[in-house]
Amino acid sequence: MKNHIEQLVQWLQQQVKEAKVNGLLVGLSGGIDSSVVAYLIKQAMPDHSLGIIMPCKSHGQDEDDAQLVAESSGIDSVTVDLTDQHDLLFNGIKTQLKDKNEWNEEKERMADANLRARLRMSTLYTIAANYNYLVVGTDNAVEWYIGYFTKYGDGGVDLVPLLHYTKTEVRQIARELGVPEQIITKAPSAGLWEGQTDESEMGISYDTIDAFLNGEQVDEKDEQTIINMHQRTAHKRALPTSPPDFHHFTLE
Ligand SMILES: Nc1ncnc2c1ncn2[C@@H]1O[C@H](COP(=O)(O)OP(=O)(O)OC[C@H]2O[C@@H]([n+]3cccc(C(=O)O)c3)[C@H](O)[C@@H]2O)[C@@H](O)[C@H]1O
Ligand SMILES: Nc1ncnc2c1ncn2[C@@H]1O[C@H](COP(=O)(O)OP(=O)(O)OP(=O)(O)O)[C@@H](O)[C@H]1O
Ligand SMILES: [Mg+2]
Repeated sequence: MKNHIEQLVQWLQQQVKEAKVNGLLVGLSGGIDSSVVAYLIKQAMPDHSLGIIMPCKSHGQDEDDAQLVAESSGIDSVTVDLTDQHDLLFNGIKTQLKDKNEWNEEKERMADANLRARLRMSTLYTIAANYNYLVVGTDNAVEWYIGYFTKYGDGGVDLVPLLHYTKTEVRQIARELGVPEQIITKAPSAGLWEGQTDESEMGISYDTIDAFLNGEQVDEKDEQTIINMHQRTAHKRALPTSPPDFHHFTLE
C-alpha cells in the first residue's frame, strides 16, 4: 500500500496544481474514510490542508475521535457545530409542510439525515472558498458503487481519492498511514441517527460487497441486492438529466 499512498499523494498535489488552488480540506468525522483522507491531504499539502469537524446532534465520541485524528495526523482543524442551524432549517421546513397537512412522517428520519449531510457540504464549500481550497470527498469503492451517500451531500465534492479502494483496502491504507487503531476497528457509521451503522442499514456486509467488487463469488441473493442498489442509485453518479436540445434541433 506504500506505493498507492505515494501515488495518491502525488495525484492530490497534481489536482491542486491543475485547479490553481492553494490547498485541500476534508470533513473530519472520526470515521476511517475521512481519517485516511486527512492523512493523505496533510502529506500532499503539509501547510495547506484543513480538517473540518462538524457535529450535528452527533455522538460525543465521534467528535473526540475526530480530534484524535486531527492530532495524530497533524492536520489543522476547525470545528463548526451545525446543531442549531439544522434545527432551525429542518423545523422551519417541517412547520410549513405540517401547516399544509403535507408532512410525511415516514420520510422524516431520512430527510433529517440528508439535510445534515447537505449542511456539511455547504459548510465545506464556504470554507473552501475562503481559503481557495478544493473539497476532498471520502467515498470508497463500496459506497460509490451502491450509492451509499447523500446526493449533493457527502457526495458533493471536488475530488474522491478513495474511489477505487474497497473497505478492506481502506483499512490497509489506514494502517500504513498510522491512523489510530481504535478508528480503524470501530463500526463504520454515517452517524446520521442514534445507533446507525452502515452494515445494518445496507443489510449487507462490507466484506461481501468487497468480495463482489473483487469479482469473487458471493451468495446469489447478496449479489442481486448489490446490483439492485447500484442500479437504483445510477442518478447519483451522473450529471443531472437534461432533455435533448430541442432548441437547436429546430434551427437549421
Ligand atoms: N431516478 C432518479 N433520477 C434522478 N434523481 C433521483 C432519482 N431517484 C431519486 N432521485 C433524487 O435523489 C434523492 C434521493 O437521494 P438522496 O437524497 O441521496 O437520499 P437517499 O439515497 O434516500 O439516502 C441517502 C443514503 O445514504 C446514506 N448516507 C448518507 C450520508 C452519508 C453516509 C455515510 O456513509 O456516511 C451514508 C444514508 O444513510 C441513506 O441510506 C431523491 O429525493 C430525488 O431527489
Ligand atoms: N461530524 C462530522 N464532521 C465532519 N465531517 C463529517 C461528519 N460526519 C460526516 N462527515 C463527512 O461525511 C463523510 C461521509 O461519512 P462516512 O461515514 O461515509 O465516512 P467516515 O465517517 O469517514 O468513515 P466510516 O464510513 O467508516 O464511518 C465523512 O467521511 C466526512 O467527510
Ligand atoms: Mg462515518
